[in-house]
Amino acid sequence: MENMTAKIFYQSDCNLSLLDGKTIAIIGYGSQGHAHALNLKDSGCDVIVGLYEGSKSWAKAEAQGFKVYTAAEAAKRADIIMILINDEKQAAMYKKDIAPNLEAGNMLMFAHGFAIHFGQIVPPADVDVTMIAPKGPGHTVRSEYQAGKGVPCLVAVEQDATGKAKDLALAYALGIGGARAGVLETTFRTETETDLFGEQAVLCGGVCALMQAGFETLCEAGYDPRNAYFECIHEMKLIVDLIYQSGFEGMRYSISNTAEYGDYITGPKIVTEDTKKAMKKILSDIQDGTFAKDFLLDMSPAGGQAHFRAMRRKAAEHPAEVVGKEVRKLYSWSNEDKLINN
Ligand SMILES: NC(=O)C1=CN([C@@H]2O[C@H](COP(=O)(O)OP(=O)(O)OC[C@H]3O[C@@H](n4cnc5c(N)ncnc54)[C@H](O)[C@@H]3O)[C@@H](O)[C@H]2O)C=CC1
Ligand SMILES: CC(=O)[C@](C)(O)C(=O)O
Ligand SMILES: [Mg+2]
Ligand SMILES: [Mg+2]
Repeated sequence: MENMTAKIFYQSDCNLSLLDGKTIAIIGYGSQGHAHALNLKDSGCDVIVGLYEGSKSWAKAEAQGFKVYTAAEAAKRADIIMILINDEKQAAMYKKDIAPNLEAGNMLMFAHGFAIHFGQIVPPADVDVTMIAPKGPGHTVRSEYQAGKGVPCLVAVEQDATGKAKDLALAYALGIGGARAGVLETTFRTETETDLFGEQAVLCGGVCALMQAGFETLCEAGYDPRNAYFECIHEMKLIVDLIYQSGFEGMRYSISNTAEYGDYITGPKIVTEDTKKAMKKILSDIQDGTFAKDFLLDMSPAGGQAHFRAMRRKAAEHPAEVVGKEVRKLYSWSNEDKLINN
């Protein structure tokens, strides 16, 4: 087992006042960007936002109370620069906007290790380079903070030029609410590999494919697609919420004995030794850089996102999406299905 002695930090381990007098530039105002910026502001920090001219987020960030500058100008004004733009765009933006404006003793931060670990960005030796990586979607980083809770984070220090990098990063984690849940110490390499593995094999790729296959199986057998949607997609959250609260045992406490019996005998027939073998291959493609190379090529100007866009289009056309839209519209609380516009 990897370093099980790694430390986990909580609120009392973090000192928010280390951020006093420091300007934090949040570059990008998407899922993570808006959440970090708003949470830090609500925690009393001095936050500015960096975007590109013409960005749709510019007016929104201003309306939410921030001074907005170009990424270059924001970097110049800041002591701490958190890069929250898309991983595949970070290298070019860093080179053009950040590198020329970095000063010795600044801290460059990330919420995911991709650009540093895969050598897309190589910062100068005289700046701190740290990561606070929330283990959850940005919109949830915001909503949990507002609820007085937080999303657990990973903390990593790639470069400690000032001797204070880790403490500053932990102060940042407290500011966004992460320390309310726990901030686990790790490295850029481990965060990158485990995050990519989790989202591909389990959280996004694995779970969505499982739900869609279940939905298809019921529809193909002639059952009402709305029933298939309720059963295999809607109810997933309700079951996972119980796991989130009290583990698999807690979830099994709430389900019937019938369901629990079926769970034990059927789970291993669906997720088999072959599935584990596929997971190991996915992990090794992440570790040896194969995934990163393929992703960066498709997302590059030469690749034109051809594969990415085609996959996105096809996924949006899945019958489960069509039925889901209809069904969600009719929920009495349907105004909550607006995340996509936020
Ligand atoms: N989405 C999530 O919940 C999570 C994301 N992360 C990491 O956070 C980082 C940001 O990802 P998301 O929040 O998903 O991105 P996003 O796609 O939601 O938002 C990107 C933002 O960057 C801006 N942007 C793009 N190019 C820019 C440029 N050249 N200059 C200035 N601004 C630019 C966009 O206008 C947008 O506001 C990535 O490193 C990602 O891996 C980490 C944990 C979870
Ligand atoms: C939300 C999150 O943690 C992910 C899945 O790793 C991501 O969006 O990159
Ligand atoms: Mg993640
Ligand atoms: Mg991720």
